[in-house]
Amino acid sequence: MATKPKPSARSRTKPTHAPSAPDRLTRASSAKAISPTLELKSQPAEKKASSRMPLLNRSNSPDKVPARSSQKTLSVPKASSYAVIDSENDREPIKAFLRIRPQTNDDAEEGSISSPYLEPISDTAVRMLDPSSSNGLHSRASTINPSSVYTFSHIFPPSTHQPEFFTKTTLPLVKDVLEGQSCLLFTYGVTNSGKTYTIQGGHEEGSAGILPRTLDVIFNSVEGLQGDGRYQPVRLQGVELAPESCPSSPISQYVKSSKRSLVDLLDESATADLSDIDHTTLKLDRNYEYSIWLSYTEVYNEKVYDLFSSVDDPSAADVRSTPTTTGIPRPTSTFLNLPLPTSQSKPLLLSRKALQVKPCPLADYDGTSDAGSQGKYIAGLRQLRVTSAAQAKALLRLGQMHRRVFGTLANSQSSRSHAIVTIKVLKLHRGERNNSAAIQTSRLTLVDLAGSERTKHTQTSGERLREAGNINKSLMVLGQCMETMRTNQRIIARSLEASVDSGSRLDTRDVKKGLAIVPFRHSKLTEILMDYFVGEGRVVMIVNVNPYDTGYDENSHVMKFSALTREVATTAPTAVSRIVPYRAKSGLGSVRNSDAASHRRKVTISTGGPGKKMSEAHLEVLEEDEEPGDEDDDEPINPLVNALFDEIEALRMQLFESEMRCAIIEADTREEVMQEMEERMHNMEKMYTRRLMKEIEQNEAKMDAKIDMIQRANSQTLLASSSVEEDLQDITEEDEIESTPEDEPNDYEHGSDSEFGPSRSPSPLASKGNAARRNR
Ligand SMILES: Nc1ncnc2c1ncn2[C@@H]1O[C@H](COP(=O)(O)OP(=O)(O)OP(=O)(O)O)[C@@H](O)[C@H]1O
Repeated sequence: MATKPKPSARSRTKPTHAPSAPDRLTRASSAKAISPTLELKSQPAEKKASSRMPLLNRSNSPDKVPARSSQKTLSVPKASSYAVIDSENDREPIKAFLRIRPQTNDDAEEGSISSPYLEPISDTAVRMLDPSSSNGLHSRASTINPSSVYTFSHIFPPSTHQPEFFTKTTLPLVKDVLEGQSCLLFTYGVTNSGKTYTIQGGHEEGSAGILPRTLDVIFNSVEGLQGDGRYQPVRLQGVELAPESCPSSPISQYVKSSKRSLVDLLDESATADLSDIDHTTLKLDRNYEYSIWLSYTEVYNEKVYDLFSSVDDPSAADVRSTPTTTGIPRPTSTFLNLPLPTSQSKPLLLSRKALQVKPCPLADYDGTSDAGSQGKYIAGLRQLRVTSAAQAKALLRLGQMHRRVFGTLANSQSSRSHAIVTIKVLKLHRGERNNSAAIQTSRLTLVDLAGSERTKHTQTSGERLREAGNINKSLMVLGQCMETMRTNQRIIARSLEASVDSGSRLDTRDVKKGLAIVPFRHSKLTEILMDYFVGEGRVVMIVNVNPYDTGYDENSHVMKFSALTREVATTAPTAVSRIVPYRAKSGLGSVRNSDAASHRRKVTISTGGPGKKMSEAHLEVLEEDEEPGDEDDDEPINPLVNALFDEIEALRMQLFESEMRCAIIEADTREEVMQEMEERMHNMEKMYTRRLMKEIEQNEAKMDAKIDMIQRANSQTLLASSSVEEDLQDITEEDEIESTPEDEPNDYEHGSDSEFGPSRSPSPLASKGNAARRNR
């Protein structure tokens, strides 16, 4: 096998006037030399310059892509009409798009909050309002601001459809990758926020995600321009001659065995609509031929696995010649062909081995790169050539099945691993078919990050806790890398400013000495993606948020992370050269185990659902760690940084435990206080009741005494009045004798008759009074 190292794809993004290697043309310049007429179409030099621009232009101009581009249609595309993308004016180093998830029926069942806590203010700004603050429940301990405004390159409301979303976020990257520039797109968000829906799509018609659409557009565009697969990609940037026996398609025919196999089981639950096709076509330089290669990786528990590793022998017949019943090629793999176990006691044993991440050899670069070791590749990762979108989609579906078989997608809607799909484009000028050095390699990597697990909300323990820790670790490291790159950029900016102010010459070596080390090495995810951040590719981050989710704090962290990301320029100089040489054997902060270990666990795959037949398969999964690294091949690692990372992780766990303890103590204290208060209230109630009773008794006694007094007074009065009456009686009798009652009318009697009636007896006093008046 003839192997010839080729210059790096970075060469295509180097300015063509770069004097560094006059004796060897960069690919871009060689292409220009051969075909001057292509100059306008392949201008990597200008592109590079623009890709370095800071966040000057956050254009939210209306989408210039014709409406036809991504509309759901099954009609045959017109080769003459192409999508037009205005990407040159819109080149933020890292674009961050926010996609707000609509509320689904499942949310209502799961008891999500009723009103969203995200309120778009404009196309680029959104206000986040803590739902608990509005009803006075905002926790004292929470560090989150109850209301914050975040800005994004663009905000997609819940009503956004998949075609529109693809056109605005991903289509420019597809164009770039076909023109020779590498791009990265990743989705970030908490569990259930819509990351997988965004990348892969849903089950409804027209809901295909950005990955299948990307494949459609690539194959629509390279139609009639595909190469013969003479060269194959190796490592990150390398190219070598493909072995003679390599067929045009590596996908084997699916041979149906009489026994029910894993693929049968998994196929039942696969509902992806492969007829959902995007017909967008990009205009390409027809002097070039293109070959498309696919790899599919999973990062799980800080181990890297190849999801295509067990794909059948590529020398088998071309799948296209054996259409399946559905008309869709159904590739399979050694694992998936295995017959299903008949009982739970005899699980099917499957094993896979983790792959090493290694620094790219300098030979893969063109020699002009100042840090050839910047990029890392996954040693042993299979890169398969695909010749049609249907073939690619079927292969990816196979990879998905492997994820389920190995338990990282088993029985749960939640993906607990980071899934990385890399589409590699090898572009070769037709006039240079035999010159491997003229091949341009570009990559488009789409990453479906695992949801940032919420250990607080889910009762996570054991294996799940380890997974959650690793997921959070890699996301934390990603955030740390961004933070460090931003800090470094500020240091550089300050140094530049100072040198301009003082008029002195800036010594870049001094500046570099002051830069912090970007901790890419501290998680597998960042190691794999690092070359996008230190290189010149475009990076797009999609932030997915479910505004009805109960985890306001987690979503708030996601928003903060995105704000941080947008400030990072991807061409930041790194402090890689400052890393102290260190071998991972000593154990302190060692990232790699010195001996390969293996982990066994049980996985149950169940399929079915409403109206479907339930099926279950019991598997035992053996995961072997990667081989101990070839030390000479390894990059030095700084033990201090590693130790600090371990410390951060330990502190994070401590913090979590402390928070849990605090919550328990708070609950206990509240309970105690409540009981004490209750007791006090009870005592007070008793005391007041006693007092009340006493007062009532006293009052009653007083009343009795008063009544007695009154009665006594009354009886005395009665006695007195009876004696008076008797006296009066005597007097009256005497008066009556003296007076003549016929000629002197009695006033009292008159009054009585008129006012009080005749029943009352005449008062003796009144008579006495009359007598007195008469006397006067
Ligand atoms: N834009 C959308 N429109 C309609 N449904 C959506 C949308 N986004 C997400 N969903 C639905 O919400 C649910 C959760 O989405 P998804 O599985 O993509 O979340 P995720 O962030 O990938 O979760 P995890 O990290 O756990 O894998 C799914 O049922 C999906 O169909």
